Amino acid sequence: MQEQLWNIISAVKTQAPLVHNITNYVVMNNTANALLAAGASPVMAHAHPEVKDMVTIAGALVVNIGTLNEYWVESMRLAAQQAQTSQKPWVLDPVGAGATAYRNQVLEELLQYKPSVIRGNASEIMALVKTTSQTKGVDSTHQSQEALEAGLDLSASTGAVVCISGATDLIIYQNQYRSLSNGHPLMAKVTGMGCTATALIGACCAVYSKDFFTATLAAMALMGVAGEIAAEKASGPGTLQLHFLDALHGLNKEAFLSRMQFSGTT
Ligand SMILES: Nc1ncnc2c1ncn2[C@@H]1O[C@H](COP(=O)(O)OP(=O)(O)O)[C@@H](O)[C@H]1O
Ligand SMILES: Cc1ncsc1CCOP(=O)(O)O
Ligand SMILES: [Mg+2]
Repeated sequence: MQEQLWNIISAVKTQAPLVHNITNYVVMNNTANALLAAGASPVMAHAHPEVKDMVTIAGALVVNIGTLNEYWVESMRLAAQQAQTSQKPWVLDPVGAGATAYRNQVLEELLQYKPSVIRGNASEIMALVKTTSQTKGVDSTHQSQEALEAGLDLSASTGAVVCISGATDLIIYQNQYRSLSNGHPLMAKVTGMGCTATALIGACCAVYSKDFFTATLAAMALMGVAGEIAAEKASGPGTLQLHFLDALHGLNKEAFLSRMQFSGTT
């Protein structure tokens, strides 16, 4: 299994898939740099006249609702619809789900286009399932284990792979799940780390579209191992961000296989 995950990470480097992102203003630059460092080719595009064409030529679509407005929501609808029609992998990041009624309403609509993968933190995944649940904003107030039941429900109701990130990452598909315990607490002190995880899931799904569960595991293992290596060199969030890009870029098979820690399936 670990070898298979490394093969997916390597395929991102050799194939350099085009990953189309409709993401938020906060993280566009981090996300594009992380995709490049991992070997993928990012493009950010949200203009209505071009989104469908961009989805058509991309290997995967990533939709992130971090900084919404009506124009962007329509971009997301057009892109998600095109991804569904053309059976292109697409990944949804429900940033801030449960914080406002508007976010919940937009998410309900986007879920109709059947994302391949949904990646959020524990509070967001819980809010997606129980829409009356109020969240604080974009950061989680729950541990990923607390959202496991919601994640299982969400995967069953949407047919998507669900990833709940946090100190432990849970990757769920229907009634099976695996946990990854790599990473470092400093990662939560850099904005856009979750968004980066979602974008890397897009890159892995683009090169491994036959199995989104395994592709998501690969992306989250890459995040965790790179985050851990970066944290060993960093003196705080600022340098973590720099070292994280370098770790994504320089990661080799030996370091990946020796550090990766995953467990569990039911
Ligand atoms: N306490 C932690 N220990 C280890 N890794 C963490 C921790 N918190 C977050 N991460 C990692 O940081 C990345 C972003 O996750 P998270 O902070 O849950 O997303 P978000 O930014 O969307 O809230 C994931 O790869 C996750 O594994
Ligand atoms: C702070 C903030 N506000 C709207 S989007 C955003 C970025 C959230 O990024 P992440 O969920 O990856 O930390
Ligand atoms: Mg997030």
